[in-house]
Amino acid sequence: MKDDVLKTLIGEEELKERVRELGEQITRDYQGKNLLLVSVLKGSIAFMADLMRAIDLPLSIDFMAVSSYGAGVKTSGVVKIIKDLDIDLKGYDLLIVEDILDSGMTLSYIMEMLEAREPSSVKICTLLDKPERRQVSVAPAYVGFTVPDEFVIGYGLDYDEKYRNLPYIGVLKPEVYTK
Ligand SMILES: O=P(O)(O)OC[C@H]1O[C@H](OP(=O)(O)OP(=O)(O)O)[C@H](O)[C@@H]1O
Ligand code: HPA
Ligand SMILES: [Mg+2]
Repeated sequence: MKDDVLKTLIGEEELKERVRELGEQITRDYQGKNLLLVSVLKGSIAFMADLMRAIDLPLSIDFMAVSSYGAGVKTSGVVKIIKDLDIDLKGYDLLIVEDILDSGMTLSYIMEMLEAREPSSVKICTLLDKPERRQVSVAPAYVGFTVPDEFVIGYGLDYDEKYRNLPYIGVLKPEVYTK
């Protein structure tokens, strides 16, 4: 697994520190609100698990699963809903928790779908932002790190369903997906 990593982009300690800061910021911003964290599976699993414990507020959580990359390093352009939310969103202040904002296809699709259900508010918290690859405009309220135009893996992020369990964010060797 480690042989396929070109370099470490964000180490474990740096991830931990930034998640702690985001948690503090969200704790300040959502005082008195009815916070619902919406985790977008599978990529957000590690970030969600750490972020929710860094927020010192009463909150609810729910999960949806979407997929558009499959076994590739470019979006298929088709966002497939694999699992929808269980909770009725009326009265909740939604914070969508994502691992990465890349082309923007996934988050723009999800935002539109969730706003139509009339929650009190909807905002985005993404661990990583890769602005160079944006195809649709999406404005996240919280961003952990801005990353360059390279395919990243680890801390939940996969290539062809692998590498999600790396404890850091790394760049995948291009030879892994070009061979
Ligand atoms: O901005 P975009 O170009 O849409 O890319 C971002 C999305 O792509 C990845 O999901 P993926 O389809 O790989 O599913 P996964 O989370 O199960 O890996 C990632 O987790 C985001 O949800
Ligand atoms: O760089 C990436 N890595 C893993 N999954 C992704 N989904 C969009 N961009 C990426
Ligand atoms: Mg993926």
